[in-house]
Amino acid sequence: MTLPRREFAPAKLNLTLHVTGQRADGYHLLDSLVVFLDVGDVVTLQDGPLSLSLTGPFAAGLADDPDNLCLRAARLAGAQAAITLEKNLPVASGIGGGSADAAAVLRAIGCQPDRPEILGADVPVCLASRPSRMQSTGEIVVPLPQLPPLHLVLVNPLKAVSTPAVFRALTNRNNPPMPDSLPDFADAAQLTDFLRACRNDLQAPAIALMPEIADCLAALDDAGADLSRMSGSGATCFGLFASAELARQARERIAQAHPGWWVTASGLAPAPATP
Ligand SMILES: C[C@](O)(CO)[C@H](O)COP(=O)(O)OP(=O)(O)OC[C@H]1O[C@@H](n2ccc(N)nc2=O)[C@H](O)[C@@H]1O
Ligand SMILES: Nc1ncnc2c1ncn2[C@@H]1O[C@H](COP(=O)(O)OP(=O)(O)OP(=O)(O)O)[C@@H](O)[C@H]1O
Repeated sequence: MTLPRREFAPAKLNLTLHVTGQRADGYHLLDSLVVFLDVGDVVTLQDGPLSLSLTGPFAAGLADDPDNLCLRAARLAGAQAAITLEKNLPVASGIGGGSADAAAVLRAIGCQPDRPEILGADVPVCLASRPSRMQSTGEIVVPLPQLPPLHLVLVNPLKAVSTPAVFRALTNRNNPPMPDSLPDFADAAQLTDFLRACRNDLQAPAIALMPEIADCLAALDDAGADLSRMSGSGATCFGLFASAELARQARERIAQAHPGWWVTASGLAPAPATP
C-alpha cells in the first residue's frame, strides 16, 4: 500500500429492499437493487500506527472507539495506518455510512477479505461500490450494467433508527423477491416504472418505530418526486426527480420548510474503473 491514500466512501442507496425470508440464525434474506451516490464520507490513510481521527459535519455522532468500522476494517486487513474519517453522512441512517467507510479503508489498503460481511451485511456491496443486485443476507453481489443517470434528493430527519429494531418489527418476513431477471433500463423513466412495482419491506416497520419517516416521504412527494421510498432500515428517504434542476428546487423547498432535517441533492457515483 502506497501512502498517503484518499478514498471516497460513497453513500449506499437501496432503491428496492425485498425481505424474502429469515435464516435459522435470525439474519434476513434480502433481494435489493443497490446504487452508490456522489455524496459520501472520505477516508484518508497516512503512515503511522493504527489510529482514527474524525472530522466533518457528523463527526460528533461517532465516538473515537476501537469498534469504529474503519479501525475494524484495518485490523481485518492486518494493516497499520493513521486514518482520518471525514464524516459527511448522518450516522445510522440507512445509507451505509459505516459499511461504506469500512469498504473504503479496505480498498485503500488493497485488501479483498474472504468474508467482508463479518464487518457488516452491506460491506460486500460497498466494496464493489457500483450498481448491484444484492441477495442472500448481503454476501451475494451481482454487478448490474450501467444505470441511466438519476436525479435524487435525500431526506433524513436526523434521528437514528436501529437496524436490528427495524428487522425485529417486521410482521411478514416471507415476501416475494424482485423478478428473476432485471430489465435493461433504457432511461430513468423505465427504471422508475420498474421501481414502482418493487418495495422496501422495511419501510412500514421503520415508520411504526419512527413516524417522522412518513413526514420525509410526504415532503418528497409534495416537492414533486416521481417516486419516494426509504433506503435500508431508514431513516433516510429518497425522491427521484426528472431533472437535476427539479431535484435542486425540491431540495431548497424541503430544506427551507424543515431546517432541522438533512436534505441533499445527489446523482449516482461514477462507476469505479475496475470491476
Ligand atoms: C438493511 C441493510 O442496510 C440493507 O442494505 C443491511 O441489510 C444492513 O446492513 P448493516 O447495517 O451492514 O447490517 P449489520 O451491521 O450486518 O447488521 C445489523 C443487524 O441487522 C440485522 N440484519 C442485517 C442484515 C440482514 N441480512 N439481516 C438482518 O437481520 C441483524 O439483526 C443484525 O444484527
Ligand atoms: N465509521 C462509521 N460510520 C458510521 N457508523 C459507524 C462507524 N463505525 C461504527 N459505526 C456504528 O455503526 C452503527 C450503524 O451506523 P451506519 O451509519 O453504518 O448505519 P446505516 O447507515 O443505518 O447502515 P446500513 O444502511 O448499512 O444499515 C452506528 O450506530 C455506529 O455506532
